[in-house]
Amino acid sequence: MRPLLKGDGLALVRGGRLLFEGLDLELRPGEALHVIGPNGSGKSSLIRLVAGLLRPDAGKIERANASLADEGLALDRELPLGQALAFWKGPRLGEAITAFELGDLVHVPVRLLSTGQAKRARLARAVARGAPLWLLDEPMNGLDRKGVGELDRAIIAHRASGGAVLAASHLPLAGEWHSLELGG
Ligand SMILES: Nc1ncnc2c1ncn2[C@@H]1O[C@H](COP(=O)(O)OP(=O)(O)OP(=O)(O)O)[C@@H](O)[C@H]1O
Repeated sequence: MRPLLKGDGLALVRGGRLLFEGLDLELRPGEALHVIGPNGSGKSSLIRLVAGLLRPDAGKIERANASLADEGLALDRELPLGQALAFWKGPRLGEAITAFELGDLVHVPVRLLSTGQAKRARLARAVARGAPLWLLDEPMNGLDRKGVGELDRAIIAHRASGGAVLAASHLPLAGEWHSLELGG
């Protein structure tokens, strides 16, 4: 089976600091990798590198289509949530709205969403895309217990259907994860 993510000999320098080097990554369908490490160790940078938003200083990456959920909202703040999400034309939008219980909020302008509601909207935007590889940067930040449950279930279902997940998080994630520690 072809991996959904393969990185070989990756190195990244940021702000004049070598964050990592000689890093090999591989995720096959159903697999998930939890990136841990202290503040500033490069977890978000690694996610952005895999997303294609940063270029490695050494090594190479091959990956399947990916969707990124990070601190960027990427939703028009003036539009009602439903329309703002629909802008992305995600094939699994209805499913994502249900998974993150956003149905009652589709008429609410994005700028009025609470922190946790906006976080669920970011996750729904990423899930709606239907990409096989999810890149999640601190996906639990701002979520209440119910939101964490929704996220856990979404990840488990995604993996069960052959998807893969790369997540950076200070908090534990449900299910079996490979672990990568940066800055150790
Ligand atoms: N745009 C940038 N330009 C230069 N350096 C940056 C930039 N963004 C981040 N850095 C640096 O890269 C390093 C890694 O940052 P990164 O955000 O990847 O860490 P992190 O492990 O995700 O941290 P945290 O746990 O605080 O979220 C830090 O030293 C940071 O100052």
